[in-house]
Amino acid sequence: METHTAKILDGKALAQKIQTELAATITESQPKIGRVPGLAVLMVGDNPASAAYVKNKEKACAKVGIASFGKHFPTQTSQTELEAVIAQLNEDERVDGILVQLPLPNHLDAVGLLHTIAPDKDADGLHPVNLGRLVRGETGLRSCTPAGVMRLLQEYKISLAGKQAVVLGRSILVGKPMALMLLEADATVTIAHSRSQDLKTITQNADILIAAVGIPGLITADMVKPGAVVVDVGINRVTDSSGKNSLVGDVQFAATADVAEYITPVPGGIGPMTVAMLLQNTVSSYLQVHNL
Ligand SMILES: Nc1nc(=O)c2c([nH]1)NC[C@@H]1CN(c3ccc(C(=O)N[C@@H](CCC(=O)O)C(=O)O)cc3)C=[N+]21
Repeated sequence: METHTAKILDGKALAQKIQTELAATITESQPKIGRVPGLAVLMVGDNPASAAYVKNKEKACAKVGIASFGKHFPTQTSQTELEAVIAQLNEDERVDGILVQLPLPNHLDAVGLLHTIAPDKDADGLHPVNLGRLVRGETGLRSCTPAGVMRLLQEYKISLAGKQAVVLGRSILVGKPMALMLLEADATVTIAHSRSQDLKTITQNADILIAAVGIPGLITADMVKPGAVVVDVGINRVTDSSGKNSLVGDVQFAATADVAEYITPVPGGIGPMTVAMLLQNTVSSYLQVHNL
């Protein structure tokens, strides 16, 4: 019997290719600009997952030739202290990108801090000015995860114009900007979320299905239209019955791969693309400053 298996959208490979290209761009621009690009990552507290992400980002920076100005603050650091640090980084000519690693400890106002980042150094693309630019279809720094999804779809020449795209999740970090980017690419966009009724009917209509909810295995094969493109943004750390830790997405990968045409793996899908887009945003701010 013939069995169908989806093609893999290989985010890890594309992220590596993008990083190689960014390294070449930096090598070429550095003599003209007189310095390398710089990214400041602010981390508060000692969430182990955040620490691991921050370390990954710093490693990626080193690989492409971006200087990282990592700053680690104790849990009890105040809002005022952090605002002062950001104000300083906004003025620092060696710094092209600033990122506040989320989540922050509860006593801090993450949105308030975000507002203090200079929009043109907002490597995460989450400042209201950059979100507003996205709404208006203007150029600006784009949120890294949805930008990574768009770049991956583009790499595999997946056409979006006129297609039914369904985004599961409505966060500021992923769902909302994702929907806007798909709309910009002329898809017919539906946003579904935790209050949506009859999710299965909605997802079964999707030519392009983007899962960004953070619920391991929420999307089962029967929810997916045969031939659909399935993008799994979920990164969930789970422990199985034998006590082993693993990373899984929002999509039941193996069964869904039997019905979809394309699917992203977890790990190795959108995670690495997110990091690649963060570096790309930093480099684009770096070039912008010098009109290159
Ligand atoms: N201000 C801010 N911006 C962020 O972009 C941000 C954040 N805060 N806080 C946490 C989340 C999470 N996140 C990930 C990025 C890459 C991988 C990644 O590369 N994952 C690998 C696996 C890594 C592993 O094995 O642990 C993969 O999917 O293949 C995962 C998660 C960015 N985040």
